Amino acid sequence: MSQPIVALSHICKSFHDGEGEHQVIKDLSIALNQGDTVALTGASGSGKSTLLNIIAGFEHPTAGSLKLLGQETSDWQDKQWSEFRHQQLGVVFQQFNLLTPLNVRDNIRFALQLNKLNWDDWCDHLVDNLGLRPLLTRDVEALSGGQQQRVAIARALAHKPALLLADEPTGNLDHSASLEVMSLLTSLAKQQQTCVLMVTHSEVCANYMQSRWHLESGHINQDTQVSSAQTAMQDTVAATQAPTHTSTQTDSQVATQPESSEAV
Ligand SMILES: Nc1ncnc2c1ncn2[C@@H]1O[C@H](COP(=O)(O)OP(=O)(O)OP(=O)(O)O)[C@@H](O)[C@H]1O
Repeated sequence: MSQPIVALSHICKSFHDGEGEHQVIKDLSIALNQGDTVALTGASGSGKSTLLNIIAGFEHPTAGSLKLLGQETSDWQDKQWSEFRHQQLGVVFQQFNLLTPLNVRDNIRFALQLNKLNWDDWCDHLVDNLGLRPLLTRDVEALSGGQQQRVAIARALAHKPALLLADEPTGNLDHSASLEVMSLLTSLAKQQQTCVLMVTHSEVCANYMQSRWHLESGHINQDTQVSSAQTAMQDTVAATQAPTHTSTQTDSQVATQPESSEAV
């Protein structure tokens, strides 16, 4: 079996505030492997964003070991963190965080240029599946929230990262747009076996992931039950064919949405 994409071992994280030391993450040992999709849930303030920030290197643990793709990160300098983020990491934020005033195409190109990559068949596949073809020359600030989030997904996946971190990616979207974004995100990540760790407050969105990490009092409770939505998604993905580097496939393959009446 290949090495984990993320391996946390006895990770602790404390912050100092006016009242003293506040331990947010307590002795956390957990791993993410290629193709894993995990919903990270927990009450407000339980440390979900802190955990994502530790994995992305924006925060450093107070104790413990973080390995990314088998490499111990404790002695990484800015250069190694930058290389990891550019080459192996995609991030989707609640606020989209697109580059203005660039257009859709240039936002997607941005992630490629950081890695000296050219636009390839996978980028065409992303654009077509995400319904972005007619929007490529539009300024991103002129798009709707759902459209902007689809651009953010394309940008996050364009360089085929090993790991996608998503922090409440549907938090600014209405119910219908949320379901569409979740369906597309999980389908496209699956096609490249991208590992996904997604913070969400939504039960519906959490059910798109294979498993759940619930953060409470600094510890994680794991629920690895595969949801019915995810099973439906796997069936959908199995029926699609992602392009290889040599493929010229550009047809639209928008994944179907699982039925749900629950608010997102
Ligand atoms: N840089 C920081 N300095 C001090 N305290 C911090 C810092 N970052 C986070 N915290 C504290 O750590 C705790 C966890 O914060 P975090 O943002 O990770 O929670 P969260 O689960 O993502 O919350 P939410 O769901 O509301 O976004 C909070 O009590 C927060 O105030």
